[in-house]
Amino acid sequence: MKADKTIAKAWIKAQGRASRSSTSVVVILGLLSTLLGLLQAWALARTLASILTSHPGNAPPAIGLFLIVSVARTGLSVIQDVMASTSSLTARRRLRSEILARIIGEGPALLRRQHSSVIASTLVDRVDALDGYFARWLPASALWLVSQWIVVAAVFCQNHKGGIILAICCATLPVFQAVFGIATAVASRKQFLAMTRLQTRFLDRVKGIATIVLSGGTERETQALAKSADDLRIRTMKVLRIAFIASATTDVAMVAALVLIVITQSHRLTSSTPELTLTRALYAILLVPEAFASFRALSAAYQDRAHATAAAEAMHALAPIPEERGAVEVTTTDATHSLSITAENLFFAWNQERGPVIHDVSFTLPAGETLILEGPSGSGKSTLIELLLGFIEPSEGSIFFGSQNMASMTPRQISSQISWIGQKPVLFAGTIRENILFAKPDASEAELAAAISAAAVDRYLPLLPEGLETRIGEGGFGLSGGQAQRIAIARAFLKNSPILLLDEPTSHLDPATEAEILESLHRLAQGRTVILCTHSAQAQQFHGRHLVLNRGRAISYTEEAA
Ligand SMILES: Nc1ncnc2c1ncn2[C@@H]1O[C@H](COP(=O)(O)OP(=O)(O)OP(=O)(O)O)[C@@H](O)[C@H]1O
Repeated sequence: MKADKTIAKAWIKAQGRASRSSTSVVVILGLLSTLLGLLQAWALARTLASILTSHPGNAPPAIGLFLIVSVARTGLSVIQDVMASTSSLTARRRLRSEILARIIGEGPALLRRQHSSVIASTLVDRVDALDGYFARWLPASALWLVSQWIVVAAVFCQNHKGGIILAICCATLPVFQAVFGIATAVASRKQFLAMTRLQTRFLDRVKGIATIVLSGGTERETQALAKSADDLRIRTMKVLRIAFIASATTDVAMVAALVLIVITQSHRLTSSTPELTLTRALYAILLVPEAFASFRALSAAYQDRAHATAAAEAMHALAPIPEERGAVEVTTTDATHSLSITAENLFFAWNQERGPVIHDVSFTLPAGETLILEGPSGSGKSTLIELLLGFIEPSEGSIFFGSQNMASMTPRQISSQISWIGQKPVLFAGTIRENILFAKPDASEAELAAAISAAAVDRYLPLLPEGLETRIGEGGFGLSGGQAQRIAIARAFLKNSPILLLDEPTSHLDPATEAEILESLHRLAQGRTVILCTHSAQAQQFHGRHLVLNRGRAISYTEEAA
């Protein structure tokens, strides 16, 4: 757990380093703004002193300088904001694709460990929560110390007493921040947990709305949802309360500095004081807010840092942040060539206490041949398929694609060799064309047409309102199980990988549709190395070797077609 936190923190720091160049620009702009602030305060002090000492003739040049600097500072601040937002947007885009790649690398096994709403909220909310970290925290943390002490030094040069008071008040601030910072981190972690709980509950109940209504549980579920929402409200208020108190401590230090400087300078704040002396006293007073401005920005962004740490931990828990993997170069295989598959003494346990669900399983499947995986429900067929997909790793034993040990291949290299068709294909919200092209977005029209024809998608396309451009998936046109499975087959034709894994691809279909789908699958299997996991008698028309599993053990292995 502690190691996970360390990895998450190191990862967050690495994200900061990756954004260093864009953050540096924002920091330089911030420093320029502080220097302009010094000039602005001097021009204002000069204007006031010349009026108070009855030398109004000196005021116009100072007023002119003040106006010019104010306009320049406003412009600089706008550019700084735009640069900070752009830097945050770029960093979040980079992060989202990195996390997406890790989630995809984890594969369907992830959905068994994590609720889909947790995955969605990690990709959307958690990454969005990093906006403040990139846009505010990174520049503020680099800027505050330098900026604050430039102001203190400037005051000290003009007014020693004022400079010393300001230095003492500024030096006490980090102590307050440390105390409130820890409290903020804890509170915002709890707030995130409450938000995830609410999202998970809400998504679950929306999915099961029919069951809730029919079982008369509407009132109970409404109350439970309200309770989760209330929990989130309480935790959010707590975060805000701590942030409010933290910012109040900055105000207290600032007011203390202001009062002490005014008291020590009071004898100079009269019309009989020489103009330059009065300017220096006013300068020290006017720069007090400026000295605290950078710290205020840091304090406001402290919550963003706490959010970022909580988000990094959640992302690590979802899909572990990889520690540098000694990537082994794999000779890319020509997709048109088949690959043999060899499993050597595989063991795998989902849960150590329940023991292995794959127990010393070995087989050799020559290139271009078919292995039919059989066994009663729960015997380990799907688990073996997941091992072959690289979604989980064997605790003992090895898998070879050709002569290549899978353990030395990256997830991308493994997935490039395999097409997988499961029981229910996933259709994304989009057109049929987009759904098929998902397997190969850069496919030509001719390749797409060939895949559609080979998978017999064209048999039902004329029946759809807009043919290939019909929108399907959530909020779109519904497809039958057989029609959806044809889209999965078309994707596999398009991907054209040497290995084909089929996990009960016809289990939800009626006998007539099953026969049609099997015919398409037969075409797809030609020239590929196929592992078919099935209960169905019809699937026996696939000829090949048979491996029968029972409670994770291979109880029979026949080399010839049954
Ligand atoms: N994510 C998981 N966590 C814990 N145990 C699991 C998980 N997935 C599967 N199992 C267990 O592993 C064993 C093998 O399951 P698996 O799904 O591989 O069997 P199967 O032969 O494919 O079954 P079916 O034909 O019903 O799909 C079962 O005892 C199951 O309870």
